[in-house]
Amino acid sequence: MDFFNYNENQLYAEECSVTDLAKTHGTPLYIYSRATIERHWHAFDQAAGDRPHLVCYAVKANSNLAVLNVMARLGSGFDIVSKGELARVLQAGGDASKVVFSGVGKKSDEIAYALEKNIHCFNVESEAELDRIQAVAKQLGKKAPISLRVNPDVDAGTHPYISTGLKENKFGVSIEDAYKIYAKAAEYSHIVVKGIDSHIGSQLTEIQPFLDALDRVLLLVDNLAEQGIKLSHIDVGGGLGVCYDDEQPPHPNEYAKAIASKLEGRDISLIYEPGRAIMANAGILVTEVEFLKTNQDRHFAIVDGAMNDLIRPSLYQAWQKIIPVKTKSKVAPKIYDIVGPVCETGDFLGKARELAIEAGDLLAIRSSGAYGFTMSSNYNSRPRAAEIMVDGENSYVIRQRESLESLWQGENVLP
Ligand SMILES: Cc1ncc(COP(=O)(O)O)c(C=O)c1O
Ligand SMILES: N[C@@H](CCCC[NH3+])C(=O)O
Repeated sequence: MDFFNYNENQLYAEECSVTDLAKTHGTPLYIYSRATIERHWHAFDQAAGDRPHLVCYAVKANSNLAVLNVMARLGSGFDIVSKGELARVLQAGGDASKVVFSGVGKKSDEIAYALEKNIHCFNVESEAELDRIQAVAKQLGKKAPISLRVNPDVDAGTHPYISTGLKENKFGVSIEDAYKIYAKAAEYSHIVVKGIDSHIGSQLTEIQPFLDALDRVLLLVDNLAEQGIKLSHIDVGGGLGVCYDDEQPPHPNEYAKAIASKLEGRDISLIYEPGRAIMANAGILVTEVEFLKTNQDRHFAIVDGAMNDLIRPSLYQAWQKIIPVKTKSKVAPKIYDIVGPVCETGDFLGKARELAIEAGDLLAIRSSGAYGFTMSSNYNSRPRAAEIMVDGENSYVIRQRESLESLWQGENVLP
């Protein structure tokens, strides 16, 4: 089910006309759907059944305060990777006691901040990090709840830049090393061993790698229990893929059920860290065609959105569907490269797309709710796009388009 649909030949986001939103707020423009975010979140939450669990939404996918607030109102937990993300969660009304803190490079001040806010758990990614958490916790007179992120060495079958669970990736510790690190953690005065965590990559479209990883993790859980280290939760990470093109990833419900069924008979709670599966298809990026241009035999649609707004196509050769906001029957379709104004050959949003368009038309880049705005930048001194949330027939500006002045805020010229 999509949150945007054509009515006659016009695209609507929930009950809001995309053309009207673009006219009012300008382009490029991110539009998200509250109902879709909620529906996707509930799919994870409900599939876990009666087992105690937390859906810890991965904030990096989309960290707009309104997005976080929608989830906070549902009772969501959050997976964060920086002090900044924790600050955002708290600012949006999120509950610190439902926050897990991932990431390979936590600084001491970030650990201290998270301890002061009493987060649920640190997902520890190395022995050196465990030592640092112990030291900071001791200094603050606090006990730090931890789980160890293990790297189960399974091939997630995804793009190499977003695969994280292989031996050669920087994330987590190997299962072999985990035993010794758990033993050390159990001895530490200011560490409380809570759980285990693994996250093998992003945009996975098959269930099997998740289940293979879980098998390896469960073996470790059982062996640790024999050594007297009993874990109270398993964090299965995020990574469930979405349909960008013709992929057929499992539905969150099916995925979560498959995970939950592996844990049957075990007295252990469950944490999910979905990002993309909740947000990607809850958002679109709307952009206007500035010019149509033909070089030799190649047609270009030069649009006002660019790699600084949505970097996924440039960075991962990611394919996202591009559709006209108003369909036109009287314009001859052509094959276009959809490119932005940024001075890079790699600045494209899509290549070789058949579209019936004219200058001034609006295009929607689908599946842009995750890793869209959060990965945007001011490259080429381009103010970042505005963000809108639609809720039925209502729409709200949840982030204003950046002003020109904001481009140099905090910069100083020499005296
Ligand atoms: C530790 C961790 N958890 C959760 C996520 C969210 O992943 P996804 O957006 O693929 O669900 C990521 C990103 O890949 C991650 O690194
Ligand atoms: N940013 C990536 C996903 C990385 C996930 C973060 N660990 C994407 O857009 O697909």
